Amino acid sequence: MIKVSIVGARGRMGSHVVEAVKAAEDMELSLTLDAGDDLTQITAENTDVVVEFTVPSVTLDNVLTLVGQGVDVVVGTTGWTEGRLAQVREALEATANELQSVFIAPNFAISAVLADHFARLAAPYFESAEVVELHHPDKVDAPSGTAIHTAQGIGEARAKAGLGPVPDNTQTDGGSRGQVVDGVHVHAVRLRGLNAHEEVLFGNAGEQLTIRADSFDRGSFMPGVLLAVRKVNSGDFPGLTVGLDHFLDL
Ligand SMILES: NC(=O)c1ccc[n+]([C@@H]2O[C@H](COP(=O)([O-])OP(=O)(O)OC[C@H]3O[C@@H](n4cnc5c(N)ncnc54)[C@H](O)[C@@H]3O)[C@@H](O)[C@H]2O)c1
Ligand SMILES: O=C(O)C1=N[C@H](C(=O)O)CCC1
Repeated sequence: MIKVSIVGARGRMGSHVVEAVKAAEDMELSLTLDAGDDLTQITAENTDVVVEFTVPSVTLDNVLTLVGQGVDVVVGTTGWTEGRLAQVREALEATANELQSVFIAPNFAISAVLADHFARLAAPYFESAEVVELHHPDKVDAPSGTAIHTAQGIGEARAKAGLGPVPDNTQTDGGSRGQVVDGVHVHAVRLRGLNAHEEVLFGNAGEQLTIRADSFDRGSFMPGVLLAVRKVNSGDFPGLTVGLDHFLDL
């Protein structure tokens, strides 16, 4: 049995993870912690893998504490930058256990992971590319971690293909053109009734490709979370891994 503790257990995602772990035949729920709780209660004796779904402002500190506690960590919280990822890598390198791992996924839903993958494949073939993400209005960060990851993938694929900047003759902009991530404009919509959605728009003269992923329910993230717990617990992914695509045969 894989002993799983959850940090952020009272949140929208954390509470779903609690139920998913309880229902998984190969896992047992250990500690369920939230804001104000002492994370050093989590040890290698009571926990194999921690699942962390909190808020962007605290996730780095939580992960560093948990790495120090000697446990593997699966992180769904957003807010990761290259600088923050580097701190996690350093912390892992400093541990005695070479197999210890941290896994971070911008999105655990298979639809979103595939949309991201397909967007990278499509990117070299289109002059224009923009990302639109649409979420529930309780979300605290914009744009979504998924949209940033998708835009970074498109930017990388465009650069590899030798494409120049996307065409854009905007002369005045009060903010309507969105945030530019690696040369790709990213737009965020917040609307009651929505959960988590993303549209990637590609354009050439006379044609358009739209790739869209919709998570209508938080249950859609749970198979990916459980897969990640099993993969990090296997010891096959030491160090830091970012993105569920690493666990899929794409
Ligand atoms: N990777 C994915 O597939 C995926 C899917 C959905 C949401 N998310 C991300 O997960 C994060 C959480 O989303 P949510 O909708 O569950 O948010 P939420 O606000 O419902 O839950 C966050 C929880 O973290 C707790 N918390 C705050 N500070 C804490 C601390 N220092 N230690 C422990 N717990 C603390 C809060 O009390 C709350 O219970 C967000 O960053 C969101 O973007 C990722
Ligand atoms: O509901 C959220 O918050 C979500 N956050 C992640 C993101 O920012 O990409 C994943 C989708 C849901």
